[in-house]
Order: sequence, then C-alpha cells, then structure tokens
Amino acid sequence: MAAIEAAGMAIEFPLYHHNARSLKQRILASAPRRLKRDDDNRIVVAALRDLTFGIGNGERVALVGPNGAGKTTLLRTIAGVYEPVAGSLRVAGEIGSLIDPAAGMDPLLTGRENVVLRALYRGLTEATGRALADEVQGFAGLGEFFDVPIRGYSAGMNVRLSFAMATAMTPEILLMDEWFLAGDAEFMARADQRLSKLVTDAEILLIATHDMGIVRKWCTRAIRLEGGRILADGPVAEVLDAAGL
Ligand SMILES: Nc1ncnc2c1ncn2[C@@H]1O[C@H](COP(=O)(O)OP(=O)(O)OP(=O)(O)O)[C@@H](O)[C@H]1O
Repeated sequence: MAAIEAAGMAIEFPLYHHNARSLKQRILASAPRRLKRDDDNRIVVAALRDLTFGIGNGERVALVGPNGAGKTTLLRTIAGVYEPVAGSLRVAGEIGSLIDPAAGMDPLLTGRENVVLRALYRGLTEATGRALADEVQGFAGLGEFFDVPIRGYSAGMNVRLSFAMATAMTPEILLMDEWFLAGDAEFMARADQRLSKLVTDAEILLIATHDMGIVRKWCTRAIRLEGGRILADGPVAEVLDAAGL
C-alpha cells in the first residue's frame, strides 16, 4: 500500500555564508519572514515550514499556490532529492518522477541505453528493458535520435524521451510537475491518453500545477501552499472555491 506521511517537516536552502555580513543585514531587513538565520549563522530560505499531512492509497492530490510557494520543493523532497532539516517524512511505495526531465539519465548514453538502464535499476531484466525501449521509441517519435547520446538532444527532445520513459513504467506513487504537460500540440494530443492511463493506474498522484482545469479534471484533493506553509488541505472544490481559484 502506497503512503506518504509528513510530520512537522521543514526544508531550508542556505543562501549566504557568514562573511557576507552587510548583504545579510539588508536581506533580513527587507524580507524577514521567508529568509532567516540558521544555527550556523547562515542565511537560509525556509522553503517548507512545519508541513504535516498524510496521503493514502487512491488519492489524487494537487499542490497549488503562487510562484515560490514550495510546490516543486515538496515534490523533490518526497522524491528523495532533499533531506528535511526538521520533522519527519515517510514514503512507502515505488516512486515515478516527472519533475526534472534529465534526472537519473546519463548524458553519454543513447535514449535507448538510458531506458534499458532505468529498467535494470528498477529490477527488471535486460530483455524486458529492451522491449520497453522499443515501446518508448515508438511513442517518443525521436526517429534516429533515439540511438544518439542524449547530450545531443534539444530541450523538447529531452521532454519527449523522459515523458515516454516515465509513462512506460507505472509507479505506485506518481510525482508530476506541470511543465510535463507543456509539450508541443501534436505530442500532447498523443500524450493525453497515455498520461490518463498512468494517472489512473498509479496508487497515489501528486501534481504541482497552476492550471485549475487540470486540478479539477484529475484531482480529488488539493493542498494550497504559500510561503512554504500549508494554508488549506481538503476536497478540490472546497479548497479552490475558498481561495477564489
Ligand atoms: N535549490 C534552491 N536553492 C535555493 N533556494 C531554492 C532552491 N529551490 C527552491 N528554492 C526556494 O524555495 C522556495 C520554494 O520554491 P519552489 O520552487 O518549491 O516553489 P514553487 O511553488 O514550485 O514555485 P513555482 O510555481 O514558481 O514553480 C522559493 O523561495 C525558492 O526561491
């Protein structure tokens, strides 16, 4: 059973070290709420503060809130990229991440080799990995570039490969940032069906987005963040209506 439990969780990013004293004074004077001094006297951004929530099997959760609210940071923390500085986080279930396009890929390997490598990493056999690579190739539409090292890909080609790859293996917990829904029109028309299946098959969906159409279409619950804190958490209609979204 997939589950995510956070209790009093906090994430901080150090910005300046002790020697930038006058700069520090200015920053703390102008933005006292989000920037603070940590125990080592560094200035840090309090990206997430005192988050407590639980997400269980079958939930489709939207993270909403203005720029800088902490949505992507929360997704990355659940994916294991950042370690909380306070509180606790427990994640049970295999994670599929549509957050950072090139994360976990080797730029020196081809598209095909990256797919096989990911499959092996997930504990699948090489034969299964090769079959998956054929499937990804068919969907990504990269032509001969599928067998070229991915450091030679354009940004859009990277999106196509990572989207096709991530949607080829259904995870228990699907973490998604909205830019994954911003491919070119032809690709998104094909992507929509594939994405719907993935969203339906995953046990937990967590998506960060500014698009309330997506939230209402796919999600059952919304968590509204602002300044790194949870302002509201509940059924989609309730949270969006209360915020006038
Ligand atoms: N690697 C980092 N180093 C320093 N600060 C960071 C880093 N990543 C995020 N932050 C800060 O943490 C806060 C939360 O950022 P985050 O990217 O999670 O916001 P968001 O809600 O996803 O915003 P957006 O809607 O603009 O994507 C911001 O103040 C941001 O400046």
